[in-house]
Amino acid sequence: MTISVWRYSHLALAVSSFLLLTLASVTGIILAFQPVAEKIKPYRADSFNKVSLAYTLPVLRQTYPGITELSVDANHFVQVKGTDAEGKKLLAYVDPQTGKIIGTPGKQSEFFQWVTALHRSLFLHEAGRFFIGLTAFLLMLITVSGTILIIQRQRGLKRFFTRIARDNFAQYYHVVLGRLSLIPIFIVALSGTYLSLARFGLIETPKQSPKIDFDAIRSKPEKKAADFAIFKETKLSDVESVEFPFSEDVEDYYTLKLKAREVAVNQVTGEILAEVKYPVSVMLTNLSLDLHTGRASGIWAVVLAVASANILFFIYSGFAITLKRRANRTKNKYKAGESNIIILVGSENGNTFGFAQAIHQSLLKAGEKSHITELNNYTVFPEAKHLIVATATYGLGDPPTNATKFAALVKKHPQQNPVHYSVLGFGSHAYPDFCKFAYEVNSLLSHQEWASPLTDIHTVNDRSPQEFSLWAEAWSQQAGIPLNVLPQLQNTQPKDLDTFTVTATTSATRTDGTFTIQLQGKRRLRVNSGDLLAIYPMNDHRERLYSIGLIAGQVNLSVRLQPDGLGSGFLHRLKVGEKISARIVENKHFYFPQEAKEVILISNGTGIAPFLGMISQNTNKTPCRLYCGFRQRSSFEMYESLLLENHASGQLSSIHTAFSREGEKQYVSDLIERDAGLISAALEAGSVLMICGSLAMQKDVMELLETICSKKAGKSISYYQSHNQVLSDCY
Ligand SMILES: Cc1cc2nc3c(=O)[nH]c(=O)nc-3n(C[C@H](O)[C@H](O)[C@H](O)COP(=O)(O)O)c2cc1C
Repeated sequence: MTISVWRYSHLALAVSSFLLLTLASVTGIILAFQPVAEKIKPYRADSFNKVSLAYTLPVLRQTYPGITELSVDANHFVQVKGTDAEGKKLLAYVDPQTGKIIGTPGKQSEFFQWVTALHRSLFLHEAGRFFIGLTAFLLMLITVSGTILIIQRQRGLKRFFTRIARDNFAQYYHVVLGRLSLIPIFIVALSGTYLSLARFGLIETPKQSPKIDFDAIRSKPEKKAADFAIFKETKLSDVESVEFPFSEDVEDYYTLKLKAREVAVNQVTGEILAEVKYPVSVMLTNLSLDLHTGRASGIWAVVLAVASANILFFIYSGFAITLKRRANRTKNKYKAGESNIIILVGSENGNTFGFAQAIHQSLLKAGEKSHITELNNYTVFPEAKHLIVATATYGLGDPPTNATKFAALVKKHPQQNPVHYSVLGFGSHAYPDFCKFAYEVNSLLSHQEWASPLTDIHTVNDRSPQEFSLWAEAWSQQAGIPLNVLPQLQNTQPKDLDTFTVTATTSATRTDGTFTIQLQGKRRLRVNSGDLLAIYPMNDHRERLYSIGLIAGQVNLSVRLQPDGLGSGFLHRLKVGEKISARIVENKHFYFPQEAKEVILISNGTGIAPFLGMISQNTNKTPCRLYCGFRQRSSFEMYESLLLENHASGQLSSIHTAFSREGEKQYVSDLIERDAGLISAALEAGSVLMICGSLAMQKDVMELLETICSKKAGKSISYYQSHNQVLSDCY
């Protein structure tokens, strides 16, 4: 909720000021070149911080008896005014140590004058100045709200400068450059605001002249200017200007305008006749001018130019982000109340909407009454048969802004009819709480009486189209509704296929019709146990996926022959030596963990396939327990010798079997219940639990684990899921 308040404020401020901000930034970039151009002129005084007035003033007065004023500007150029020895007008830059003329001040560039006027007042005098001042103030607020958004995004001030996950170009650089130019932009905004307030008299900047008591002026003791204490202690770097006495009359005096005060000095005795200290507001005005214009430092002027250019980029990227967020919000053809399929979307930046739209459009094309809306619009859907939740995760595993009310709404509005649900989580492994919110949604729905899962929860890392299509395939198969979400992936002839040769196969002689098949890739392939083999039985877009167990470099599949099964029938007909075209689909989320205290493998039926490979590859001998369920003992026997071999070599710590149609008639969940204490303690200690097999088995096991974990460890199973301790690949 808070993220949205700041986000909307940030956006509202940006929208209300972007035109003037663009103008101020463009002119700001141009004006930043002015001090740089000035500073490269060769009039700069050396030893500026060392030379005192006691040295310079006598030299200048001797060289130019008609001198009336000396001034020092931000570029460290020393300028003299008055008349020269021949009585002609004197206006020149001089070397303060020798008095030698080193240049003549030129006229200010008309171009810079024009740009300055535009930058300050839009050529609209006071009204323009007001709008520019307001823009500076809004920029200050934008900077503050932006900082808070970055702190929230980075989950705290301490992590402010830690790595940023790259989302998309505009978003990534909006944050990266925002962090870098935050301080200069804030300074520009603050100093601009201050100067405007001072200009409009809302901050008083009175500059009074020293009041001199002429009756008290003394003409003794006479001293040389070089011996005046005030001249000795005043360096050129402190001076803004010095007005010379008009005549030699003792009542005429030096006026020193310094950085912090104005001093009147007796020209005969060197006494201080009077002085006025400037109020803090005047000093702040000077400081603001230095900071806002970059006149005091060429490097700072360049920083200001870069910061102004960044503002332009922020305007562009900010709008790009907003437009992306708003994209894909289409009107529905069918109302929520009349639709059979409801797609609920949780999205912060619009990407998830893009995927959800693909589902929606495909369903509409297939003649389904589909309705798409945000998770926060959840209500009773009287005609719904399917609920598809596609949601991203944000913050500390939090819901996106448009999904924050979902949990409360689900409790408030139970559906009146049974509804199948399927959750598709979008997230990124760059964040520690991968797809946590999607897991929470899945867990929440699994507890609703009216809800039954149609598919296992699927996650999509970094918007992987392949992972997305895996979900689409699973959903489509279960629902019996065609779903062509990615025509480029699914409708075209499969590309980049590899050739595999059948090296062994067992016939489906088991009563449950299970068989195994071994394939050897023609070339060395990047494949791991847990990856999927995609086959195309009809050589068209119809793809079937099987979990791979990699044993001795060979792809091993366990398949149950289904009546009229497209994929299983195709594989079953293959003979040793035959070749097929297929491709490996990476399934990284279901790899045997590199580091884990212990790994607990739970499977039923052919779900054992990837585990056979993982155990065979467990040469590090990570403690590993296998719980596997089959209908009959005979189904287990085809894996038994391999498992016993691995057990003997220490790659498998223990084997626990359950047979549902023989002996004690147990399910794998009965074994989990039996070892509840052990499993809960293992999860608490950081072990990883992997589940592969049927969705029904997964549902039972997950429900059981939920009860076990909340009873024994006081935690929901979604806690372990979001910490990658519960991995599942069910179908
Ligand atoms: C600030 C921020 C925080 C994120 N936090 C998480 C997170 O905790 N867990 C996760 O899996 N993904 C996280 N993500 C990744 C997004 O969920 C992912 O990029 C998603 O595809 C964005 O979808 P959307 O554009 O629809 O919002 C985060 C992304 C951002 C920008």
